[in-house]
Amino acid sequence: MDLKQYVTIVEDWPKPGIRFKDITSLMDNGTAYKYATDQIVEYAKTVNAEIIVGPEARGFIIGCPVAYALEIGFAPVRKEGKLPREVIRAEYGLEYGKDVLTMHKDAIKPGQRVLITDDLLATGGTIGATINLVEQLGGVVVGCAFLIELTYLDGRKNLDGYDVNTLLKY
Ligand SMILES: O=P(O)(O)OC[C@H]1O[C@H](OP(=O)(O)OP(=O)(O)O)[C@H](O)[C@@H]1O
Ligand SMILES: Nc1ncnc2[nH]cnc12
Repeated sequence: MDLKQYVTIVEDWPKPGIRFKDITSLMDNGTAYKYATDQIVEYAKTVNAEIIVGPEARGFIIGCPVAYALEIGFAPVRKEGKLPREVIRAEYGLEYGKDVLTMHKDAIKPGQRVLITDDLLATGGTIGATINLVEQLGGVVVGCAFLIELTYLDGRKNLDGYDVNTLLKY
C-alpha cells in the first residue's frame, strides 16, 4: 500500500518555509491507518517491546493502537503542566520552537523494554527528550518507530546508537 498518497503536504505551516506533513488525511482512511499501525506492530514484535511510550499529541495517535494490538501498556509523555502527579522533565528543541516534556515518575519500571512511537522524526529533539525521560526512569529504549522521517533534517544523528524504524521518508 502506498501510504504517501494519504499524507497531505501543507506549505508554509505553521511558519513560512515549513512543509507540514499532515497525517490526519491518513488517519481518516481506516485501511491506511490500520496498514500503518500493523507495520509498526510487526516492528514492535521484533524488538520485544514491553511498553509503548509516545509524546503528545501525535505520538498518542501512533502509539496507542500499537499498544492495544499487542496488549501492552502505553505511557504518555506530555508537555509541562499536563500530568497530575509527580513528574520528571526534559527540555528539547523543535523544527519550529522550544518546549519541555514530562513523564510520571512511576510510568516505567527499571529494565522495562520500551518502544517509543511518534508520527514524525524531524530534528529528533522530541524523541531525544523522550529517550532522556525513559532512561531517567531506568527504562531500556529498544526502538523508536515513526510513520514519517524528514531525512533532510538529520534527526537520526540525534538518535545515534538507537534502533530507528520509519515507514515513509521525505
Ligand atoms: O523531531 P522534532 O524536530 O522534535 O519534531 C517532531 C515532533 O514535532 C511534532 O510535534 P509537536 O511538538 O508539533 O506537537 P503535536 O504532536 O502536539 O502537534 C511531531 O508530532 C513530533 O512529535
Ligand atoms: N514538517 C513537519 N510536518 C509535520 N510535523 C512536524 N513536526 C516537526 N516538523 C514537522
